[in-house]
Amino acid sequence: MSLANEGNVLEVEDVTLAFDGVTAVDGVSFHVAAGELFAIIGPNGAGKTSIFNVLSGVYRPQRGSVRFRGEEVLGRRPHRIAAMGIARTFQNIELFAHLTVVENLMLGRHNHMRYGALAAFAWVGRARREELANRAAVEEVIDFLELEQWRRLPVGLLPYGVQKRVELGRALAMEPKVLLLDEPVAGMNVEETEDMARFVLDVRDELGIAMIMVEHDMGLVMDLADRVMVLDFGKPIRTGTPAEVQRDPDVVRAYLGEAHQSVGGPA
Ligand SMILES: Nc1ncnc2c1ncn2[C@@H]1O[C@H](COP(=O)(O)OP(=O)(O)OP(=O)(O)O)[C@@H](O)[C@H]1O
Repeated sequence: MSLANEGNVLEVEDVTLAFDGVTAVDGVSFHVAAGELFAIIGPNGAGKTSIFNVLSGVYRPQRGSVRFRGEEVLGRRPHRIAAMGIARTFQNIELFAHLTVVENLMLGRHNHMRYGALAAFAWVGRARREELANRAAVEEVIDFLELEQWRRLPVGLLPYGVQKRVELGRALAMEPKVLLLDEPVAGMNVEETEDMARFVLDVRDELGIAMIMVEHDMGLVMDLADRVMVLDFGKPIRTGTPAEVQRDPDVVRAYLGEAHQSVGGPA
């Protein structure tokens, strides 16, 4: 039985994660509604990546619960959580550099492949249909993210901004219900950032996929996010709309004041 609010795709309650002596995540609770773009911000070391690692099953917190569409996620292995519908991208690109765009995206379909080589031999028809369906899904992603011109090239040869887009594509190929975006525009130039912002909005508005985005680019966060949670030393100090968060004195003191000087960067 689930007490989950029907409108929420993810419900995080009182999650606490400590590494010998360091409490990286300290009693964190939040929810993400279906189709919502939820951002997590905070200074370096505030616990943002640790939360992603909890949500995707890499770390097991000492306390708390994470429910995805009413089902407990904690205790499941990362590949099971991905198969449930929680996909992620990484701060540092984690693609296979020597494989092409299409091949990398096909790897994102791994969760949808039920027939291995042996099964394919025995049930040629079904396995072939499945392969075709996977290819069609990958083609849709290529179309959606405007990756046509690079499709046959090894990912390692592509411009940085395009590689980040391929990573987003690999996550989308999994057909997730929730997407965790870890610093999607880190290291990008202005044009690449604008492209990525447009694609992130398209993912929300056209595909209706809920997202949690960790990002240091405050302009981007405040422009795109529906709601923002501000973390400081592992604790949420404020969760609200971008406008609410920006005028909260505690947030300005803990993060935004400093962020405007050191993270804002050149316009
Ligand atoms: N595997 C680990 N072992 C020990 N301590 C860790 C581990 N991972 C994170 N920490 C500690 O937990 C705290 C939170 O780190 P985390 O990487 O989650 O912060 P963050 O907000 O993502 O930072 P950044 O913005 O720099 O990516 C830090 O004090 C960090 O040193």
